[in-house]
Amino acid sequence: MAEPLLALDGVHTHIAQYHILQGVDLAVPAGGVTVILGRNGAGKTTTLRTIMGLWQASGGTIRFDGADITSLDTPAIARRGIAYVPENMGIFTDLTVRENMVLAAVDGPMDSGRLDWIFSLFPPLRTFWEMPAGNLSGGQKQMLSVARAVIEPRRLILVDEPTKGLAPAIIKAMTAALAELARTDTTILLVEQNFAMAKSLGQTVSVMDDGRIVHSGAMAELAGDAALQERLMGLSLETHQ
Ligand SMILES: Nc1ncnc2c1ncn2[C@@H]1O[C@H](COP(=O)(O)OP(=O)(O)OP(=O)(O)O)[C@@H](O)[C@H]1O
Repeated sequence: MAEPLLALDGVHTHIAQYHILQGVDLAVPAGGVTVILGRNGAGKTTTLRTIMGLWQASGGTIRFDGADITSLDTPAIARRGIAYVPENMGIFTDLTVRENMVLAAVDGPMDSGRLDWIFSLFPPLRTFWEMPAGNLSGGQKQMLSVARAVIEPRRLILVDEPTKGLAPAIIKAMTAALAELARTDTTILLVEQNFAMAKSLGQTVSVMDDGRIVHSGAMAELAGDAALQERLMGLSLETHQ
């Protein structure tokens, strides 16, 4: 079998005295969308932050594109082609949409062809190009956040709950844009609680609970197995209550 684009092997993360990730094993194949599901507090965001080097793994290894990146700092990890779209979106609300995009283009001036493609994914960004990002709706801010991550070609983007709090029509637009993105050379690792969206986008899924991956496999298998869903999601709900 081909080596995954990203592989976490027994990854532990401590935050202060708390042992949050307790041996995470995760494989993200190249291409398409891999989804991480799991209840609140399971460790999904911590996993993304650890991959990005925002938290340093206290054990285990993280390999990306055949190289060990466990000990690299965040700028070095970003330079290897990984971008992160945090749950709080990480945009500058006092700056215009254009200025937000200019700042995200670290390799030089924005490529106009790529920008046109981004506008086709997220039309409101063209409409509100010279408007402060703080004036955008929640969904539009989320679009800007994803657009910033892909203003330059990336091998992998880590996207944390892009549909949280959004209206159904905006969720549909975001889902379509991520699906389009996943058809390019960019692989997506998506944290998502919305199972309908996860199902429609993901080819591969991992379920987290209590700082570990408790299930990994094809999305089609999980989507078609109500008993497995009940066992995994039910288990999560039970421990959550
Ligand atoms: N800065 C921090 N200091 C202490 N504990 C933290 C910190 N950040 C996260 N945690 C704890 O780590 C655990 C995992 O949190 P994490 O945000 O990774 O979960 P999650 O699965 O992304 O959940 P959510 O969907 O709520 O974001 C939680 O118990 C959380 O309280």
